[in-house]
Amino acid sequence: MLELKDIYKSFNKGTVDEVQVLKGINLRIEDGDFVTLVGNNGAGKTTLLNIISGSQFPDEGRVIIDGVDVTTMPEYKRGRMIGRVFQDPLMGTAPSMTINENMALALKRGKKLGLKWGISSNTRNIIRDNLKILSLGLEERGKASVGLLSGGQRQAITLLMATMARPRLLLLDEHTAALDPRAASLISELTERIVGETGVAAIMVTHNLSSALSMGNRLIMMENGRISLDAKGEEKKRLTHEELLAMYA
Ligand SMILES: Nc1ncnc2c1ncn2[C@@H]1O[C@H](COP(=O)(O)OP(=O)(O)OP(=O)(O)O)[C@@H](O)[C@H]1O
Repeated sequence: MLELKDIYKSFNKGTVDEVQVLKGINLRIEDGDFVTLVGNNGAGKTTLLNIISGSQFPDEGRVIIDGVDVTTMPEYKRGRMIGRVFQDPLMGTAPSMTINENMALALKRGKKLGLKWGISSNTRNIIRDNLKILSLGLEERGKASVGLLSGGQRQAITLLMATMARPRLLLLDEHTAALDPRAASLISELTERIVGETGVAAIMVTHNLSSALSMGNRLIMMENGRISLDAKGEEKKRLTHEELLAMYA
C-alpha cells in the first residue's frame, strides 16, 4: 500500500551546513503491516515520516500510496489517507475545544467543512462509541475541554482521532516517549488494539527496544540515512534485545 522508491533528502543544500539525511530509501509496506522503526538519533526516522506524510518533500524519489504517486501532493490532501501521532501529547488536539468538538473535527478529516458547525446527535453517538473503546470513562466527559485531561488521556484521544476517519496508514512518532510508564503502557496497548482492529498499516518510531521487539510484525532499523535491517515475521520474532542493541552503530 505504501511504496518508497529511491528517496533522497538533504537539508541546507549547497552550504557548509549541508546534511544528507536520507540516502536512497526503498521500502514497501503492505496492508496490515505494523512496522516498528528504530535507529540512532539523527538516523533519519522523523524525516522519513515527514516525507511519507507530505510535511516535507524528497529531493529525489517517489512516494506511492495505493498505486497513486503522492510525492508532491501537499500534506493536507493526504490527510484522509494518513493519520499521525507525535511525541508531544499537546500536539494532536485543540486544548480549548471539548473532547466532542475535537473528535467531530477528526471525523471530518479530509472532507469539506460546511459553513454550519454543529455536532449532530448521530455524530455524538459515533464519538461516544469510539471513546468507549479507550475504557477510560471519557465517553462521560464529552463536554470537557481537552486541556483539562492528563497527557496519557490526551494521547489516547489523539490516537483515536488519528484512526477514526479510517486512514490507510498510521504514523506514530515516539508517541509514548513523553508519557509516564503507566500511561505509556496504556497507549502501547491501545495502539496494538486499534491497529489490530482496524487493520490500518502502521509505522511506529520508538527508542524503546522492548516495544520495538514486542509490537508489530516487522522491525526496521535505520542507520545514517539508510535501512540497515528489515526483519519480518519469524525473523523478527527470533530477534533478541541483545542482538538488536549490538546492531546500533
Ligand atoms: N529542517 C531541518 N533542517 C536541517 N537539518 C535537519 C532538519 N530536519 C532534520 N535535520 C537533520 O537531519 C538529521 C536526521 O534528523 P531526523 O529527525 O530525521 O532523525 P531521527 O532519526 O528522527 O532522530 P531522533 O531519533 O533524534 O528523533 C539530523 O541530523 C537533523 O539534525
